[in-house]
Amino acid sequence: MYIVTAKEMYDIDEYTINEIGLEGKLLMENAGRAVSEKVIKLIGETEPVCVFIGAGNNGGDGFVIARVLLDKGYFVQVVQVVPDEKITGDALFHKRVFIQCGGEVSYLTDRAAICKIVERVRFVIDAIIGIGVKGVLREPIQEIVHIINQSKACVISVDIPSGLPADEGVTEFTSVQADYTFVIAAAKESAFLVDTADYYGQWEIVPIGIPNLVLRKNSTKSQWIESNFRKTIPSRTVHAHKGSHGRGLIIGGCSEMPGSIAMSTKAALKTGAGLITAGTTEKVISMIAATCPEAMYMNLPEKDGYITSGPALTISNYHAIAIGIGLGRRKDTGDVVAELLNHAPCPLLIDADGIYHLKSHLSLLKQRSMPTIITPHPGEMAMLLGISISDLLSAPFHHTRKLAEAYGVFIILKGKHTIITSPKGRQAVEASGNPGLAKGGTGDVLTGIVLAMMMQEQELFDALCNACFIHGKSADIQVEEKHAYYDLMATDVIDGISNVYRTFPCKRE
Ligand SMILES: NC(=O)C1=CN([C@@H]2O[C@H](COP(=O)(O)OP(=O)(O)OC[C@H]3O[C@@H](n4cnc5c(N)ncnc54)[C@H](OP(=O)(O)O)[C@@H]3O)[C@@H](O)[C@H]2O)[C@@H](O)CC1
Ligand SMILES: Nc1ncnc2c1ncn2[C@@H]1O[C@H](COP(=O)(O)OP(=O)(O)O)[C@@H](O)[C@H]1O
Ligand SMILES: [K+]
Repeated sequence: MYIVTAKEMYDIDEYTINEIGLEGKLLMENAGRAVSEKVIKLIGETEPVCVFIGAGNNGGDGFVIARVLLDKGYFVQVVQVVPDEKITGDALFHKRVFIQCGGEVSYLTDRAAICKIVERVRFVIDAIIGIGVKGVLREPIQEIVHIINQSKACVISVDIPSGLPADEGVTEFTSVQADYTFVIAAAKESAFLVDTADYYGQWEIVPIGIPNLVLRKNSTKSQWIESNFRKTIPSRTVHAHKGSHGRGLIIGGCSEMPGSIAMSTKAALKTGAGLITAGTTEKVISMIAATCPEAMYMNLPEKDGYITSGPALTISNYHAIAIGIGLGRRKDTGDVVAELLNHAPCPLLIDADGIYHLKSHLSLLKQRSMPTIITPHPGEMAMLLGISISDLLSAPFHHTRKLAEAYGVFIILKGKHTIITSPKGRQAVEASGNPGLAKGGTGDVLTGIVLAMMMQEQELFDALCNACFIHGKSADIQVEEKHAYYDLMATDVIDGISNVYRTFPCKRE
């Protein structure tokens, strides 16, 4: 489940053709066949279909699809939206094969004629432009795309909705609004961005015979899915004891936000941490101790209800530490964050107000010898970078990688498509979860889950991805089984963690 830019996809094609030896015509045949199979499943037996075809290789895929459907007995109308001389190379080869098989091609750009065709079919296949789009669509293609978008037909795009950029960072475009997209070989970045993802409709990747090793070699990003979780989640041995699964410290909470640290603590224990200590103010301890009797508590010095630094804070005895949840934004509270950045002798997770304080201490990240992990939502990430949220969200892969590499930090950028980035620039998208999570407290729960995962025996990057998987899947299963988006609470996400482990058991369980 690789994620690529247009350039990476072209490199993959080129390598497959020139080094592996699979010809472009063959890849096009495979692509068209793979998409046709999906289309046939979707549209049923005898529905008439209109295939819109443009000049490049995306149009070439369209000719293959038209031939396969014609061969299966479908009534297929092919509308070529560019003049004949624009069809060249492999696309021309497949156009000729289509015609040899009895297919007919109409070159049409006239609005009335196209409207008439689109009104008569229930399914439109969009093979006008793929990843080769440059800039905003030119006429007459722009107008044709408007007609397709206004029609009642179900629109199935090939590889990518025509007009939509494959890469992040492009903000001006006109695009087909697809109902379904069958993405060729690897997901494109735009499938995961707030402003472009919805144009795909429902989408899935279709393999076209490109060897896995070529995809792996040319891509630094992938999706983190169920099979990754199952492969990497460590089992607990029969001889396990509480010390085998991590001693964690969570520092946070203040008079106004006592619940946050309670939720992180509970989530960490529920996820499988061996021992968790909640470091917070005396008042907060008295408020939350009864709600989480399994935890231990560290009474930290305070000023006006907020944690301040002092000798009570002992940090030498932990496998991982989290700070920031419900911490507040006072300057002297920020000193505690700086102290941990300087002295925490173990992996350090910084969330929420901890990220706010981190902004003044970014340079400390570079001198840490143990890993640091931050879990910002887009507002916190944009604040750290000093850019607007919309700029961040138009190119989240780029911005998170830049920060991760510059400061040697792991980043979990939260959202519907959570992006996990390592300091070496490896990136994964974890896409579970639902709008029920759009509620205060769910981030605190994630922090607890991440801390617990960090202390289990797995690669740190995998641990972070698995934590996001547990969090999102817990919400998904809760919504499937007994909750709705509206009533899901952060505490329900904690309760749902056991469903995730029971639904996706690790190998030995
Ligand atoms: N072996 C392979 O490579 C394989 C590739 N595969 C398939 O190829 C696709 C990529 O093909 P590609 O590179 O030919 O580009 P493609 O997306 O068809 O678009 C180029 C055309 O769009 C036009 N155009 C661009 N911008 C425009 C605008 N703003 N407004 C209007 N027109 C615009 C541009 O016109 P021009 O600017 O040249 O006049 C040109 O004609 C890929 O998505 C996948 O489906 C599969 O078959 C598997 C094997
Ligand atoms: N619409 C959504 N779909 C999937 N996940 C979501 C959605 N909205 C929020 N989330 C998840 O919920 C969590 C919210 O975290 P955050 O914004 O820090 O909340 P808080 O600080 O209020 O606890 C993140 O893990 C985010 O990925
Ligand atoms: K397309």
